[in-house]
Amino acid sequence: MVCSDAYVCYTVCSSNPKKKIFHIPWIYVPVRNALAIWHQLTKYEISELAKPTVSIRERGRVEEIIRNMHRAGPGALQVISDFDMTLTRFAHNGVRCPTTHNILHNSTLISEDCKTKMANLLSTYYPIEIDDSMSVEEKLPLMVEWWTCAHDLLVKQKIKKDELAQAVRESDAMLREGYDVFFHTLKQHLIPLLIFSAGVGDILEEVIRHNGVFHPNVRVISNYMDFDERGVCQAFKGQLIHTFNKREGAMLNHDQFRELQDRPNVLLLGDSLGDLTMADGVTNAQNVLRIGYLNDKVEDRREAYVSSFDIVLEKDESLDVPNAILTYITEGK
Ligand SMILES: Nc1ccn([C@@H]2O[C@H](COP(=O)(O)O)[C@@H](O)[C@H]2O)c(=O)n1
Repeated sequence: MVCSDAYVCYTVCSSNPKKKIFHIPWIYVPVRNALAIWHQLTKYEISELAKPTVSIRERGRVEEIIRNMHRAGPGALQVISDFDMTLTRFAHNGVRCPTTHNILHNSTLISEDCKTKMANLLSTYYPIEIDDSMSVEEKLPLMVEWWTCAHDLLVKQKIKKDELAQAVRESDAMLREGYDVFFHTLKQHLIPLLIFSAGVGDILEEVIRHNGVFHPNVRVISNYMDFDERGVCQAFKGQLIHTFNKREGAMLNHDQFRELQDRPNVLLLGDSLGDLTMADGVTNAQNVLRIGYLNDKVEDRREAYVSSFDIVLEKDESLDVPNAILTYITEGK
């Protein structure tokens, strides 16, 4: 008997009905249809993935992950995202947008002398952070040096907790275009969002609060200031998180991940190769889709990003691609 299901034709073996004998593919119309729908998901169904700014190393693999996520539905999904330059914009109208650290540098909360020192640190260490010719091992001690010096300088400024909201309001910090849809979709479908940031947690929280998207499904792992009884910053709490020790941070914060263990599908968003390990705290992960924003030194770093992230977004200041994937996963089609 010749049968055909959605994509293949086969003959059921008369001696053993469980055995199927598949036919030479190109002969059959259903198979031609199968070839026609090859990469349909990433080219047509989620048309944002066909934009010229999107690079995908293995379309077949990405499609399989997204289809698995769609099949399992929003109840099996969690989102883990970096913050600076991932949920916030890298640039707007050709001008760089501030990171959470930069919001403090630029504010009236710190002295001119401190601003100069912080700016010197930035111009020394940021090129190292994004240098594709250096290994992570070479960068590690230098990143610790940068963050430690910056935090020491900030602590000396006696920053008050109740002045942070104003510093954020007066800053040029901007969440990426489409942030409202992103946060709303996650809230609506009760999908947990874990923001994993090497920035300043207190500032990060103010940014999302200021934009009205600090919903109950949002959790943050970051560097938090330690305030004394008068509300003055006297230190930074806990283990330092910098760009390249997020795996360690994920392991240390296993409590944050514990409540997420029953969600084996992870949509991960980052802008640094250091962000690739942010989901390592999810022990039973089944499908992890890693989306990387390639913001700076695009030509030099393209190859490394495309071979490390599943989807790479070049010079894209929006959340359109993650939003389109989320819509596809959460639609009960
Ligand atoms: N003094 C500093 C230290 C770090 N940065 C930048 O912040 C970014 C870290 O935050 P993520 O949310 O991306 O983890 C990092 O990429 C540094 O470039 C800074 O601006 N000032």
